Amino acid sequence: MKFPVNEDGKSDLEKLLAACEPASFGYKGKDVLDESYRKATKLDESAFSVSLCPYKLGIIDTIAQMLLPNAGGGIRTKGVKAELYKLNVYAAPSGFFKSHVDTPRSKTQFGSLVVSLPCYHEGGQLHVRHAGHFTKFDWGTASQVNTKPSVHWAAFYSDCEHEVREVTKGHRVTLTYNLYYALGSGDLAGNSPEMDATSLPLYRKIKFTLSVLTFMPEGGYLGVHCNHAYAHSTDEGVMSLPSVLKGSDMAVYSVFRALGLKIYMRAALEYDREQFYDSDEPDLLRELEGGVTVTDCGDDENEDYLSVLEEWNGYWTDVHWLNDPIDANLNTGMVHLTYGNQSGVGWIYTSAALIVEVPAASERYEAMSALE
Ligand SMILES: O=C(O)CCC(=O)C(=O)O
Ligand SMILES: [Fe+2]
Repeated sequence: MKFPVNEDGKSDLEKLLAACEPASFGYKGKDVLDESYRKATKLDESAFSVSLCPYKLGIIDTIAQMLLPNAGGGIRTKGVKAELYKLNVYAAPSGFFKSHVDTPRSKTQFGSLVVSLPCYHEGGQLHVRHAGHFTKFDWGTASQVNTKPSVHWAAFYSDCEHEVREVTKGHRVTLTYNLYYALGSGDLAGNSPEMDATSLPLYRKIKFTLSVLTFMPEGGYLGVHCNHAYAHSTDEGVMSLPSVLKGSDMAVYSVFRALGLKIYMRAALEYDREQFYDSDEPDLLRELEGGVTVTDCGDDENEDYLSVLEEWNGYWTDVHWLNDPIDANLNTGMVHLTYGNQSGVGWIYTSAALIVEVPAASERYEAMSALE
């Protein structure tokens, strides 16, 4: 059958209603039918199929961001899996479901999603309560007078009490989904069997190199400039790293992680080192943070270029770079003045880099031998 169903559309619903059975609810570990507690009918998920997909509609992405706000943050990003559970019909004159919490179907279930299909009804408001807060979702046709028939939804945590008020007209048809934590894409690094870093050729090479005692005997930092572009100097861009590392960058990140090494994402300031220092001078790094540094500090042949660079507030570190930065991936890191016979404005760019802490050879030898 097709939705939307309007006020005169009861005959469209007949087949669906005929296929439905009374809906039970869980009480003390048993499924109970009791019309004084719940008056509704149901189809089990195995008894129907539906073309609506909450993933395609962006509902699951929204839930991931709203209900699991760590998603998109650090490396422990969680994703959300929604599993279709039932189709329910709450019919007039008095379909309802008294206040309850949903029974978790597994340890990873954190909530429920209700999707209301566009079908003429009035009443049947969903009330959700938690810790003194109360939210009402009214998807009845009368409350949507100026809008086209549309799908409505609500998602809530498992510990929220909720109830469906009496349906006074028509049929309230809903799909319910159980919501589970799932590994999100940010968990790719080191957690996904599809991305087993130890099977990458780079893993063996780096592992071998690190087990050589004459390689960086005192330890130090290895640096890899990212191969892909990231908005590493905007707030949003910084929030999403390292979760959104792409292709080879994620591979490199995962390899060093699989080797048990500490990895930092840093912005490296690009400046013409040879002009002022010999090339063994340390690099200027900064934690990723949003924004471009703007300074009215300037440089000319008499002024120390250092004073301009230091406006960026980074720190100096010796880094052994494994590659060169890629021009196309640079972000503007600092805008400063230039003095001379004509004043002007100069830009200094930054590149997003993976900085890997390499322990001294004597410390890492055992760790490397213990790895596969
Ligand atoms: O239909 C609704 O809005 C909520 C249904 C419900 O609470 C349930 O099926 O457990
Ligand atoms: Fe429920």
